[in-house]
Amino acid sequence: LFSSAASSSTLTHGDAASTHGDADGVVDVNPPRGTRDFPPEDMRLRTWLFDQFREVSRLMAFEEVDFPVLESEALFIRKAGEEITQQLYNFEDKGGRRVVLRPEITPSLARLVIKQGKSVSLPLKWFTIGQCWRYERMTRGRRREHYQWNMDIFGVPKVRAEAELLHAIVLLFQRLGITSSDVGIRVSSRKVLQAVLNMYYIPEHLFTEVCVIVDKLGKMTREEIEKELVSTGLSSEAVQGIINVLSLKSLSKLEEVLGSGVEAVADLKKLFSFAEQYGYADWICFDASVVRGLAYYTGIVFEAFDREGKLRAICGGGRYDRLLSTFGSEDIPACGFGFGDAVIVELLKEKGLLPDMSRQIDDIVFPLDEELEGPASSIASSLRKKGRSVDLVEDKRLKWVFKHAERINASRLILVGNSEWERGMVRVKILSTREEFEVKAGELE
Ligand SMILES: CC(=O)Nc1cnc2ccccc2c1
Repeated sequence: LFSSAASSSTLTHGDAASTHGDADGVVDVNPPRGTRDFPPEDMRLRTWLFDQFREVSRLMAFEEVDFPVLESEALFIRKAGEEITQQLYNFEDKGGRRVVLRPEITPSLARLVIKQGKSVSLPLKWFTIGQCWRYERMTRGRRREHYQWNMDIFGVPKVRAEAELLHAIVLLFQRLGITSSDVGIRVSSRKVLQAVLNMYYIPEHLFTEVCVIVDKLGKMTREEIEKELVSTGLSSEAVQGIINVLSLKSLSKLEEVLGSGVEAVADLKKLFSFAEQYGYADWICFDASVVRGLAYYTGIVFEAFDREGKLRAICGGGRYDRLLSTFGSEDIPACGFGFGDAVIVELLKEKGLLPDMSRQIDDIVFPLDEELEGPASSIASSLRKKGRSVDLVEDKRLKWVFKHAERINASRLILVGNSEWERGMVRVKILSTREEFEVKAGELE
C-alpha cells in the first residue's frame, strides 16, 4: 500500500502567477508528510485487503460500526508513558477544544458502548476499519497514518472471547494464503506479570507502568529494560524475577514458577484447549514476553509475527476489562485486536502472495464516428442496466481503443458503425477468442 510519493514533483500551473499555492504559484503535489495517496492500483490492493477483513468479520457474525477520526483529546490522555500517547496528533480547534486525530480505535469503541448504555444487549461483537494517526518528529521518516481493522467483543468475561478473536485472525491469514509455517501468534497474559509483581509485593499502581516498559523487550537491550524497571522503584531481585519469568516459553515451566491454581495459568490452559477445538493450535504458542504496549490490557494478550523475524508485529490485541471505568462508567469485560494495513502487505510481498491487481471491465462501447455517439450511449445504458461494466470511449482512433481494451482487460469490444447501425446492428469482438460477429443492438446483453 506504499504509493511512490518519493520524488518531490511539483505541478506548474498554466498561469504561474495563480493565487493559491506557494509564492511562485506552484503547488506541491505530494500529500502531507507521513501520509499516502491511493492511486487506482494501490486502491485496488487496499480494497481487496479490506474486503478480506470484512468477509472474516461477516463469518464471525460481527457488526460494523464507525466513528469520527477526530476525537476529544481526553479519550487518549493516559499516564503510563505509552509511545502511542506520546505521539498524539493533537491540536486545539477553532472552538478552543483539545482534539486529536485518533491514534487507535479501542477508546472510541468504549465511548460508543458507554453512550449506547442500557440500549445494547451483551455480548456485543463489533468491527471497524479506520484510519489512525500519530505525530512523530520526522527524524524517523515513518508513516503518520495507517488503516486498522479492529474486532472487539464486549460482555464476555471468559477466554472463549479471546479464542474467537484468534479464530478471526487465523481465518484472515488462511484467506490470504498465509500458513502457520509463515506466521505464528504469541499468546500470554498480563496476569503472569501481575502474579510476579505480587510475589515481590510490588504495589498495584506500578503494574501498568511495568507493562509498558516490558513491552519494549526486543526493541531495547535487557540492560536498558532493567534500568528502566529499577527507575520505577523495583528492587533488583524483583527485576530479575520479572525478566526470568518473561523468558518462559512453556506453560508447565510457568506453572512451576507461579504455582498451580494461578488464574493466569488456568486462563492460558483453557485458551490452548479451545485452540485445539477450533483447529488452530499450530498457529499459537505461549510466550511470556508478550505484554503489548497499551496500558489498558488486563488479561490475555497476543500478537502475530512472521516466523522469519523480518517484520514488526502483524497484528495484536488482548483483554481490557477495566477500560470503561477509566471513562467514569461501569466496567464491561472486553477484548479485541487491531490489524494494520502495512505490515501484512509487506508479508504478502515477501511470500509472493499479492493478488493480481489489474483492472477488469466487461465491455468497451465505441462509436466509429461522431453522429453515432448517441446510439453508443443508449447501448452503454442498456448494458449497464443489465449489470455489465461499460467503458464508453469516444474521440479516439481505433488503434488506441484496441490497446486500451487490452490494458483494462475488457471482455468485449462493441463497435457502433454506420453500415451496421443502419441495419440496427452493432459489431461485437470477443477479445479473448478474437471472434467477431454482428448482433441486433436491442439483443445485446
Ligand atoms: C507500519 C506503519 O505504518 N505503522 C503505523 C503507521 N501509522 C500509525 C498511526 C497511528 C498509530 C500507529 C501507526 C502505525
